[in-house]
Amino acid sequence: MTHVPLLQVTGLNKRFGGLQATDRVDLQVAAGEIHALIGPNGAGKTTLVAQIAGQLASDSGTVHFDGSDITRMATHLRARRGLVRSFQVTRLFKSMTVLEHLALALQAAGGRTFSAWRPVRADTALFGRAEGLLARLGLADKSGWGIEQLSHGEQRALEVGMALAGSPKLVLLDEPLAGMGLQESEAMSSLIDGLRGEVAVLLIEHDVDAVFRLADTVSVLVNGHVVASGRPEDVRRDSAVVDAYLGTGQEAQ
Ligand SMILES: Nc1ncnc2c1ncn2[C@@H]1O[C@H](COP(=O)(O)OP(=O)(O)OP(=O)(O)O)[C@@H](O)[C@H]1O
Repeated sequence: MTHVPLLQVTGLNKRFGGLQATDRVDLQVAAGEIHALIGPNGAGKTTLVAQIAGQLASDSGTVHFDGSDITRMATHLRARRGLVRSFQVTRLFKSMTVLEHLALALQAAGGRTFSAWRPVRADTALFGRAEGLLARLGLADKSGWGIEQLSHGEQRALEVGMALAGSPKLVLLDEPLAGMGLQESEAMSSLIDGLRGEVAVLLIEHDVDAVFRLADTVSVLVNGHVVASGRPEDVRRDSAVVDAYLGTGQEAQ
């Protein structure tokens, strides 16, 4: 991991009317690390991720990514630089197969437009890469399925795969384990684990046990402010975190 962080958030703020949703947030994500953002409901996690992704304009503060100030940069330009947020595949094309979704994401990442999609069906190199990605997601046997036939966990894996299509440097994942059974949750954890060292991951997650197993760094947001950030074992023992979020700390055991 490099000394200069891949993502550096400094003094970031967002106010909704009378509510300070994010409050002077400082956050650093190193290249290749798995960084978890945890905190109570309403702490400002989703707001912060939307600010980092560029979907929500910040009131003040800065976001630097890979050496550039991207604070005011449009979402699609951030994505082109390698900062992507995973989005829900259920909102995409119901008539397309799992493999076609990945091929489309790879094509889009390559800069070609949707209008060029039809000839792309015959692009064997593109589909070859899509198959490679599919195998990585553990979905090789679901290649020809429609996305509605996939389980919840498989859909979330496909979403991660689509986010990975452009070979990003940082992927933002919003509760990747939410609503999953044990098996699905383990499969997703292992998919994320496999990204370590290759792609940095900033994830919001409520499953504290999974977070403490998976993350290299844990940051804790309370009332819009980062109250602790560090190695899981240190954050688990941090008295401010225990008081504000983990309670007795038993939940994190
Ligand atoms: N568009 C908005 N307009 C007004 N208030 C908002 C808006 N978005 C979020 N908020 C408020 O900002 C605060 C932070 O919300 P946010 O969704 O970022 O928290 P969170 O940590 O992601 O919560 P959860 O874990 O419940 O998803 C909450 O009080 C929420 O009601």
